Amino acid sequence: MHLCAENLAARRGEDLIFSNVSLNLAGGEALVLTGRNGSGKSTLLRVIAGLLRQEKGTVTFTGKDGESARPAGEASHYLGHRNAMKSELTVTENLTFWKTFFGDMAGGFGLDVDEAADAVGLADIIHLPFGYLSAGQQRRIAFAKLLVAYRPIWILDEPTAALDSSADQLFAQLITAHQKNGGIVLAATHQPLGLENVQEMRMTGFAGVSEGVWG
Ligand SMILES: Nc1ncnc2c1ncn2[C@@H]1O[C@H](COP(=O)(O)OP(=O)(O)OP(=O)(O)O)[C@@H](O)[C@H]1O
Repeated sequence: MHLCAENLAARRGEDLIFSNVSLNLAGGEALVLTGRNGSGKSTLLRVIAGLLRQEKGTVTFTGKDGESARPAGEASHYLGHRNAMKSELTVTENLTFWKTFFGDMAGGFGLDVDEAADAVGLADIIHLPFGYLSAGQQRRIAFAKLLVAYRPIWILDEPTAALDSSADQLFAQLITAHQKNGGIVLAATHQPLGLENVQEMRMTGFAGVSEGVWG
């Protein structure tokens, strides 16, 4: 399996945020984007997830060899800054909604809602409305969303914001397990995630030229 981005450029408003970004990740590999605030990490992740249209370039995912390439967003889970859960619904109701909405892609199976909540250490509070949970607990449940439906690519924007150190470790373990199962991970972060088999791409923001803007 391959995630391939070629010569990507993206604009926000009037500004070109980056150009000529290419990357190639095979199953089991991870790429961490680093760089100062506003350097374009979230923009790149949103383009790869298919949530923002690129100015130039292509992003494709190929499953098995010989399979035709498809938009990478179709094969991705995206965990953004927001948790994408309804405060009034219980944790079970939220995760059940996402499990049904996403369904599993060919190649894997999501966990049951109870199992996913257990995997993030919160099996005992799934009856509570999501809005009652602490910020860190809410983030853990947002992460459980990745586990209830199978997608080979995980795109994570600051996944460990609002988390304590035990949750940091837990997330690192879940991400590593995803890689060991052949999954691909792309993450933007300001702090080390403690991942294995990781490449780093340092974003420097657009420097007013079309080439050589990556440090
Ligand atoms: N909707 C928008 N319209 C115009 N400009 C935007 C928009 N969203 C983001 N930007 C600008 O695009 C640039 C890149 O933002 P982006 O969120 O990708 O950076 P980032 O590296 O993820 O930052 P951070 O580390 O703060 O999360 C910033 O200068 C930001 O102000």
